[in-house]
Amino acid sequence: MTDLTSFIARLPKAELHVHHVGSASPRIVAELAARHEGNSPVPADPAALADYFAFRDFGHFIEVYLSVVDLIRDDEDVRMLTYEVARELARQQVRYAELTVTPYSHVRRGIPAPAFCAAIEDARAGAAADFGLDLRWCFDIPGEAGTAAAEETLRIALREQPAGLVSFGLGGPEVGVPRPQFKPYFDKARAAGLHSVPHAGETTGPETVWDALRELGAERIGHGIAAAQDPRLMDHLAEHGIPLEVCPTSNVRTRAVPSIEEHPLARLIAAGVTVSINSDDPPMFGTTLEEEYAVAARLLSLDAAGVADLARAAVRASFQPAAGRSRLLAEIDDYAAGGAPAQKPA
Ligand SMILES: O=c1[nH]cnc2c1ncn2[C@@H]1O[C@H](CO)[C@@H](O)[C@H]1O
Repeated sequence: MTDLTSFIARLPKAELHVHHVGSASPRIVAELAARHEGNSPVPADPAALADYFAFRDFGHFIEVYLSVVDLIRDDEDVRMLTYEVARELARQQVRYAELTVTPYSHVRRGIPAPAFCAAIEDARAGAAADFGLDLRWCFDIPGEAGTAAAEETLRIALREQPAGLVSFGLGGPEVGVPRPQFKPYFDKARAAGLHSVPHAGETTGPETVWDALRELGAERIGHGIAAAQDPRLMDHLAEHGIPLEVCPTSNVRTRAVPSIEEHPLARLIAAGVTVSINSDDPPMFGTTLEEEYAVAARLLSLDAAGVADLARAAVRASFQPAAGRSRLLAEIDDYAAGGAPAQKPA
């Protein structure tokens, strides 16, 4: 293990862009597939699953993603998945995470919203008690399901109000899913105190990022890498301190970027854009948050101090309450100065 790999492994972190179902490990997917014997195309064998998670294009990725969503049939599946995702985050020394969950996709598959929210909140309590992980929720609209999904996602957010809910997002394909149609829902979510964090500029151009800013009041942008094509947009993001949640390997595996060497991360940083490094759907992309930090370190030619700055940037871009944020920044400072962190149980 290189020094930097070891440094990254023990570095306290925050994870801001990671999807609930997208974080189901091969072991969890196999357990879910076995639990519900049935005609799922999702292989239970981990080796076959690795082949199954090879995507022709973004549309194929969404198709595969939804086939894994189909495996989640009841609130016990939700509870187990969420708790195991928390365990894996804690193993990587993540102290704070905003996990993107998609209530609409589960409610329409027959899990009642109150049961879904109770299950994720149970797992959140377990994550805090067992792993020292402060787990929060982003409720995201699956964009391919349009304004009906937006309506239902907002209704669940406002009616159930799970304690960990901090933000409101928009995922799924961008092509053919214009952002402005979701303005009424984001307006209401923001009026209720939720932060706006839509995906934009992942598989379409800078104009989608502009729409997310102007129409959806985005405080952070999921991916947003298309901003690198528009210097005026990068200046705007830098000037207003609007962070991009960048997921380097995701962009390559979904074919949003041809190769990691062509990833625009360095251009975004050079333009002064604030960036957090994230894993998105780690098992589906054959990566981990630790690995994403290593990829960013390579692309940006960072040393340990530079990597620690990446971790600080994620904490500062987070919606973590001030006390926890100060503690985590102090823990990163202490670690970067040479004091190893207390290793959390995993
Ligand atoms: O990288 C991503 N971009 C967009 N959507 C994603 C990504 N990863 C996971 N999802 C999820 O795909 C589902 C589509 O119904 C949404 O729930 C979205 O959260």
